[in-house]
Amino acid sequence: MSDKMVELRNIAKSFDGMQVLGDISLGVGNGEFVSIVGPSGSGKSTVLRLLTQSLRPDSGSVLFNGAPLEEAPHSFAFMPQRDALMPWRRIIDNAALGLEVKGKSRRAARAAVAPLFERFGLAGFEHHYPSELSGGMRQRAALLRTVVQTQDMLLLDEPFGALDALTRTQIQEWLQGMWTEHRWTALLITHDVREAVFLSDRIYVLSARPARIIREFRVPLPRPRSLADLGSPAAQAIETEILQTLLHPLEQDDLRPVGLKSASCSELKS
Ligand SMILES: Nc1ncnc2c1ncn2[C@@H]1O[C@H](COP(=O)(O)OP(=O)(O)OP(=O)(O)O)[C@@H](O)[C@H]1O
Repeated sequence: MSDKMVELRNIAKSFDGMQVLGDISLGVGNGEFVSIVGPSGSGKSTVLRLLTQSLRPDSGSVLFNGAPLEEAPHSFAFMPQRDALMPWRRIIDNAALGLEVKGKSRRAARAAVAPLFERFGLAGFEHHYPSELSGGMRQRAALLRTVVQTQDMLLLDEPFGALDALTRTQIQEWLQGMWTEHRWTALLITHDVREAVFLSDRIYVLSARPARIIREFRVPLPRPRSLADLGSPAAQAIETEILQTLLHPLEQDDLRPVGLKSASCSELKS
């Protein structure tokens, strides 16, 4: 029996004869924040789409609490790269959308999301339209819509990629605080190694196509974290090591899940 909430075992996936995922095995434990970093086009979003079952693997298995995903009751809340708010719906109705889709009346859905606006930094903007909000506020609204849906796990596909650097840093700090409060099980896809280090318990590094896991890192920073922690020797060491892994994947001769060679980063127990 797996101790992971979700697990991908020896997944391969091709599109039109092009192998995208070579042999992917990874897992996310209950209450764990895990990130996947990798080169553009390596198949990171494909991994998420295997979890949402919009794609099926060619081989290998996707498990939820140890059972085949298609047979196991589960619910994922998915947040895409773009905020995907509906421009004609007020923010409160955008935030409530997931609950409405699940069958709640608009009134009940509004009542469920309204108390959260303050914590998401959106108080006073309930009745505004998306075009009246900044990019960071729209992303927070999209995140609010994602997390209010009762779900086992958050799937975040580069949610902050389109934000400017300052807004992005603010929302990362905010999300880190929210995650520390709620301990959602989360899988984040990102290109941003610092973001992955700041937010994650563990990080998988994917190779270029056909993708495999080149390295797996455990982030040794205590929680709650602040941005200042990113300047610590442990954070700097792991960030450098992940970048080295991405830039020089062929030098990674040890393909087992490993900790870092440097003393500042903890060994992974497989
Ligand atoms: N439905 C599909 N049909 C054909 N090719 C696809 C399909 N979905 C993805 N691909 C291809 O698979 C490869 C991996 O795509 P994917 O979006 O998973 O990569 P990614 O690592 O998330 O990329 P990025 O970092 O640029 O967002 C790409 O070359 C893409 O064109």
